[in-house]
Amino acid sequence: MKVLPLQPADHASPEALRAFLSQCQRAAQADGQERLVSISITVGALDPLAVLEAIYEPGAPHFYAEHPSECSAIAGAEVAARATFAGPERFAELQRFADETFARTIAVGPVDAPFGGPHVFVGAAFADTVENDEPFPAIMAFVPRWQVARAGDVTTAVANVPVAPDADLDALAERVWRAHQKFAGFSLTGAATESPRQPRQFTSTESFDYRASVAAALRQIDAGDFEKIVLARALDIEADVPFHPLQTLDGLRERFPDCFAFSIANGRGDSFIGASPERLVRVSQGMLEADVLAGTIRRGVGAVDDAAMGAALLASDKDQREHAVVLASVRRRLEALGLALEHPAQPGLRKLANLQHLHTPVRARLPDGIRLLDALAVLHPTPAVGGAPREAAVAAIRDLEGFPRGLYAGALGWMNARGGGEFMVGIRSALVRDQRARVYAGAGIVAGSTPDKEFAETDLKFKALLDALQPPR
Ligand SMILES: C=C(O[C@H]1C=CC=C(C(=O)O)[C@@H]1O)C(=O)O
Repeated sequence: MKVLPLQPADHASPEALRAFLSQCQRAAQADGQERLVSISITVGALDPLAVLEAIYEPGAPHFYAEHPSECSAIAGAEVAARATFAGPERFAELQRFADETFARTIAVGPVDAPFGGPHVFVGAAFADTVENDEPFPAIMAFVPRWQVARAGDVTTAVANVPVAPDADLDALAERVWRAHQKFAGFSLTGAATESPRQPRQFTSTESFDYRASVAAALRQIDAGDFEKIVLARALDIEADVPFHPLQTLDGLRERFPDCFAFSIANGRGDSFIGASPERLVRVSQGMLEADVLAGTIRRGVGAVDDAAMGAALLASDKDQREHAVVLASVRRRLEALGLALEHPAQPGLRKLANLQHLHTPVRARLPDGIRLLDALAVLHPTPAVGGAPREAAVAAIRDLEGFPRGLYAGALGWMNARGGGEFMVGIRSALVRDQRARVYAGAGIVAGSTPDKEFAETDLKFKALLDALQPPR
């Protein structure tokens, strides 16, 4: 990425912008290669979700991720560059796309500020291939035309503009200038839509017998086919009025401040939304962090019951085994890349609004030559959503679940040009289109699991999304 020492905020005039774009176009003309011009500015405090909702266009792809308790949120929409990938090499191809895109980027402004410079947003499905009629490809990757993000007290807006060798510069300069004006003095006054109609009627159907699948999986575990498998349910909801995915997200981030609230939209009417407690991988300044999360119990009613529930989870042999399988896999796969992992010897409790999980945070310095996507490619899918051994378990998931997972239990996140980025696991999630939603929830099955208990656990996991889709009046 070429960074020009120009401060767009200090030279903000239509003439200066046109002169700058003209300089970028000359670079594009010199080698016949389109440039991506990325203009970052620091702006006054904005809520990226409010911005996304205010200028939401159902026909444009978007990406949103927020971790309220870490005070970080990033929104981006419309497409400046995009690609899709499938197959076993999909993460390597994604890396090439990101490298190639950043290499032809000319950036100005505070690119080293939090969320400064161009970002590639990614939605990777659970499986490396998907059926043709599925709403999201195996990997959808795009650089947005605009991005607004907040990290602590710093809000950064980024406009990304493709400049082709033969682009009409006047039209381009005018459009970018308008966008710049909009974000530099962004106002939500008058942007609020009238209060949304909330669904009243809600019918749900489930088309396969989860308990029977768990029982079948337990027989396969008994036969030694695999040690652990994660089986999910899909609940199909139909409401009387269309859902508003971003307003649902607002409810999720309020209720689950320790989770990642996320939304990814394909621009054809489908949104995949959720509140995930699980960070698959984050890389910042050469340090990698990941969450090992597996083993679940409900929250208690009152402090005593809650503590008793937590203690029961910590003492549960079945849950400890479920967790240990995930930690062992994460360790083995990252150590094979040369990472020396640090993590607590015993899992702790991660308490969410509705559930508590066994949790082991893992961190390591990335060795030279190993990048975020190298780690992601070996980690995904972890046995928190797939199983162990991976190949046998994942193959059995396809036979035992009666629906395609799509982005459920996939990897959703973003990457910047500095090698940093963050991906979460697409659980506690729903695929939403108009009046329909498909809500997903899974549970890890090991020897000692019972169909009834796993069914009850997935019911608890469903509830978060169901409540957010149909808030109480
Ligand atoms: C697969 C899901 O959760 C995983 C993450 C944490 C705890 C899990 C469990 O205890 O089964 C699951 O492995 C899901 O919520 O759909």
